[in-house]
Amino acid sequence: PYAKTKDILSKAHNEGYGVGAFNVNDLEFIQAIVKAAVMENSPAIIEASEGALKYAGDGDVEKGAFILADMVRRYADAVSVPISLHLDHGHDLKHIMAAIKAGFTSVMIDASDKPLEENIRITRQIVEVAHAAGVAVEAELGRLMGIEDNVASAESVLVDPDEAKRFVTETQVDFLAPAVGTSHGAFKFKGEAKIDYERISKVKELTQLPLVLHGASGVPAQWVELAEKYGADLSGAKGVPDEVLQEAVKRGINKVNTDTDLRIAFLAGLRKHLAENPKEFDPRKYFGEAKDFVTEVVRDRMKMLGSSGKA
Ligand SMILES: O=C(COP(=O)(O)O)N(O)CCCCO
Ligand code: NA
Ligand SMILES: [Zn+2]
Repeated sequence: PYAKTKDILSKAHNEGYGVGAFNVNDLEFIQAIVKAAVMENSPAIIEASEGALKYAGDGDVEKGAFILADMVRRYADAVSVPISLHLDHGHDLKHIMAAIKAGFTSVMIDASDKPLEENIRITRQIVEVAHAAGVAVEAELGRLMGIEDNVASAESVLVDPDEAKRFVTETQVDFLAPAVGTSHGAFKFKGEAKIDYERISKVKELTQLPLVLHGASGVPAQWVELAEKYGADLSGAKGVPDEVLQEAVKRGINKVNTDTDLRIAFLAGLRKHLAENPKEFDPRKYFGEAKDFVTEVVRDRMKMLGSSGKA
């Protein structure tokens, strides 16, 4: 059934496992994620960024929010596993309000590029409105490397655990995304893939909240190789290894944001189908194989994070 992100994450927090938060822009990805959750008997968080709302609504964010929320709710209510819908990287109050009106059960306010005082002020404002509507709030502290949507932060600023304690006390957010060394996209690390485990443990201890890991895609070699076999150029792609994610979950990460892995799997499936079926022009066939690959990569992630069987 359509569920509250807060209920999904409270259970994961109490029982110590990770739940994938999978990004969508369209119908195929929603179908693939729901199918994977059913096959794994796993909860799932579906998330849409402001860009996804614009894409689904053909430029109209509120229309996109309602289209995506209606699709997710209908697919979720047709199955027995809990599925929620979350606004990822909300920056603009208007967009956050659109998500709340459309029935998203959680929203992220990302003011991590602002000084602490301002991040607190903005986040507190969103929490007030969201909580009044029964919607949970995620915020980010510290800064990921690379581009976060259109906010380019050259270097990563790791979260300060003491600041995190103050932040959650003063804002009353429901989930916190501490920056601990990851970054968005397919090219996460120049050298060794490492994140600051100690920092995760300290933030968990001080905040006692479900924690969120952004930039958590693994960029699995098998999918990169398959996409490259059929013409993609993903040289240098590197993600967070499974064992690193599993240690992060052990230390208190419960929501694991995954976008890039689904994009690469879809790309591999699409390229493979088109290369092998030159006569095919039915989109349900070539998008069909692409979305089956997304189902597979989501199932792998649910198994790896420990949410399989936890619905
Ligand atoms: O933290 C993440 C997931 O990041 P990724 O899947 O690139 O590791 N997201 O918030 C998804 C949207 C960011 C652009 O990909
Ligand atoms: Na998010
Ligand atoms: Zn993110």
